[in-house]
Amino acid sequence: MTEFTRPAAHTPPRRGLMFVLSSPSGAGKTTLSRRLLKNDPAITLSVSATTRPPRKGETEGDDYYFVSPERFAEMVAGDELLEWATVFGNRYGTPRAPVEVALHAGRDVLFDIDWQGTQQLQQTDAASDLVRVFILPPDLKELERRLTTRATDPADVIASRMARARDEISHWGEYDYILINDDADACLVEIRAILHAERLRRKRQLGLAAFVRTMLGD
Ligand SMILES: Nc1ncnc2c1ncn2[C@@H]1O[C@H](COP(=O)(O)OP(=O)(O)OP(=O)(O)O)[C@@H](O)[C@H]1O
Ligand SMILES: Nc1nc2c(ncn2[C@@H]2O[C@H](COP(=O)(O)O)[C@@H](O)[C@H]2O)c(=O)[nH]1
Repeated sequence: MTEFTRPAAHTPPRRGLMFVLSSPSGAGKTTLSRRLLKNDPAITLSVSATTRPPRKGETEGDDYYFVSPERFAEMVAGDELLEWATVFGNRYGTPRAPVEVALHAGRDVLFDIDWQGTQQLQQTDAASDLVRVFILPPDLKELERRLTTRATDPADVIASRMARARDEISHWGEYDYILINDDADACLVEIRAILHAERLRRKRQLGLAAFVRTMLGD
């Protein structure tokens, strides 16, 4: 149970929201996402499809659906993706069906996607359910240190991700919330606070009118 959980009897049904975390590569969104998901059963990760090969330790269906370029093209042609983009030379996309199922069930969905995908979600009918969070590193030197100590990518891949960092960061103004991930614990507290407040928005609390009517005996 998180500090924000309340008894189900006092929780009217609500619309699920689409909670996006974006950042330059290495700022920490995967780390923060995993920690958020661990303690919050009301939010589900949108597992992306990608043509990038798996890193050591990554597993099919948990981290990504690893697909061939041909299969990815098929998913695009079949309208199976809610959004997609080419990032660092590979293709990434959000499978549409699991997101729609979760949102209809009133569950929140967490997206670890870049600014291109976030812009595309902003163009969908569900844009009013979008909450966009951008995570900044404390500085570029620390960003490079994190990519290096993560030790999942060769030096040329790290160099190309660092070369793109400025461009990625230039999109910070397109987001609703900006966090600096200096201390991961503190950043996670901030993410949980945003999620909690967004869940309480009147427009998302579908059963509120009925709840108040019952309370007032109307
Ligand atoms: N606040 C922090 N302080 C120090 N190290 C951190 C912090 N947050 C994350 N890290 C470390 O930085 C590295 C990169 O983090 P992570 O893989 O979560 O980044 P990312 O934004 O998801 O990157 P990518 O976009 O490439 O997937 C990891 O080794 C992680 O443990
Ligand atoms: N637009 C999308 N971007 C995505 C998706 N899944 C991941 N990403 C972003 O790609 C980069 C690189 O990820 P990595 O795992 O190779 O380090 C990162 O910024 C992710 O947020 C997606 O479905 N759509």
